[in-house]
Amino acid sequence: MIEIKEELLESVLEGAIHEIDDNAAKLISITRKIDAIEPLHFFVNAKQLAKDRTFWSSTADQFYIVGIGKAHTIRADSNRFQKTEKLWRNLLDEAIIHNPFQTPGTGMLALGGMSFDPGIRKSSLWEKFDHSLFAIPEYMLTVNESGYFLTVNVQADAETNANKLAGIIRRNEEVLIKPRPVLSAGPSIQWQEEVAPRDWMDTVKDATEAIEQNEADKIVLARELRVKLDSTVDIAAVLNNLIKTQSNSFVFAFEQGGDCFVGATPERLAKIEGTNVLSTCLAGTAPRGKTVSEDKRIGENLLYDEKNRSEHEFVVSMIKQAMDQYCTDIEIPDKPVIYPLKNLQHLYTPVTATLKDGYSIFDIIGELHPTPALGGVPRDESLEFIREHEQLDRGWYGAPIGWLDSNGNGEFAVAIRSGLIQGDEASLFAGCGVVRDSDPLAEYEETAIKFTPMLSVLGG
Ligand SMILES: C=C(O[C@@H]1C=C(C(=O)O)C=C[C@H]1O)C(=O)O
Ligand SMILES: [Mg+2]
Repeated sequence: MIEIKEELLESVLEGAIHEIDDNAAKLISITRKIDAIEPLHFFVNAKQLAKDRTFWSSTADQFYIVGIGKAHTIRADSNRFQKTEKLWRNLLDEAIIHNPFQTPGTGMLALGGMSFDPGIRKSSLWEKFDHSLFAIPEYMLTVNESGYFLTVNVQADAETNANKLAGIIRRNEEVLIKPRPVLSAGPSIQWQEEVAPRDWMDTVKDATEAIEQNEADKIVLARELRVKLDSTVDIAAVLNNLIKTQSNSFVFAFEQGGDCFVGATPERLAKIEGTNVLSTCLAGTAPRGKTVSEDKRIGENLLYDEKNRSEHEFVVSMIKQAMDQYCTDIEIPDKPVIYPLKNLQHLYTPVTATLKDGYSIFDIIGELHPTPALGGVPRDESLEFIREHEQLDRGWYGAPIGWLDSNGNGEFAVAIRSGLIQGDEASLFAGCGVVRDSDPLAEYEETAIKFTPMLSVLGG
């Protein structure tokens, strides 16, 4: 990795191109500070460049990344965590990176995600989403507490004309950073249909029986809701509504050849900043109350409810164990607290730790996914049950999505409260942890509330 310090786009590009001493094209990454711009305006403007867009935000931290186009993609099927990491490291070794700022999330980044289960054949629904797909965007906006950063990533070789390339970049950047105060209101729903709800409840019953027979301790089962909208969904409007309504969440969108996977998940899988590691145990669910006192009562009951506590405890003990290999100073409180969201509340236990030398975020997420919040306990048996009985292709639902930078910082969330949008249609997904005393109807109702964050921003 070669770092260069000149200021002007032209001269930085020229310097970078000058570094290229063989015939191969290289990825040049240049980051500059820019004036404040609404991340969603940047996202909307990118439509004019007709490229796939990626949106990531941590609403609790006021942190945003918007990626436009793909300067490079990293794909992997089998062995995807190791393979992706290796390809990313090779790319970093070759790239010429100019980033004077070094704050997490700036400079050359990979943004992307994975499917829940690479062991199953993709259905046509998810055909555009690889089992693992990360992109280094052509243009990227980062917003964090130290400001607004614009990164351009571009392929060049020794023959590239720096001034000409700088001209093209500047023209595109002008399009992207124009303020655009009008965002559309969003779609409305023409019809919606739950996919086989009775069969799904039967499967929950089957899962409880499998648990009764000691075939597993916990199995997470998901279902699908099909939605038809009155028009092609404006992803920016959906994101705008998610940001406004879903605090304490990661609001995300991954466009892929016209389809878009979008959602607002409260579940962090892992965050790494320097050697600080954060993870989250999130499992156990109740609705919000209509009044403050009802809400408090429901929360108290959730905290002491045996069934929900057991769902939660499976996640805590697995994460504790999984982190041990890669981290020291693992700290996990011995009791969960309530994590309130707009439509429901969860049991929540935060995890902090220190990353051991020589390990990366890929090691952590590779070990954690799927946690018993989305898979089950034991992992292999529960995944086998899901493969055999669940009537849907989860695709990227329930899987790691996020970003990482060239300094080893990054953050991944578990893609729940989400849906795949295809023109004027959408598939929404929701699941729940089935344990020994799960009641199929109660689990059905729990998943119904989990659809509401996405349903409401689609106009439902
Ligand atoms: C599987 C989902 O959520 C997970 C299941 C939960 C539960 O069963 O209590 C709670 C939070 C998540 O870990 C989902 O939202 O689709
Ligand atoms: Mg549950």
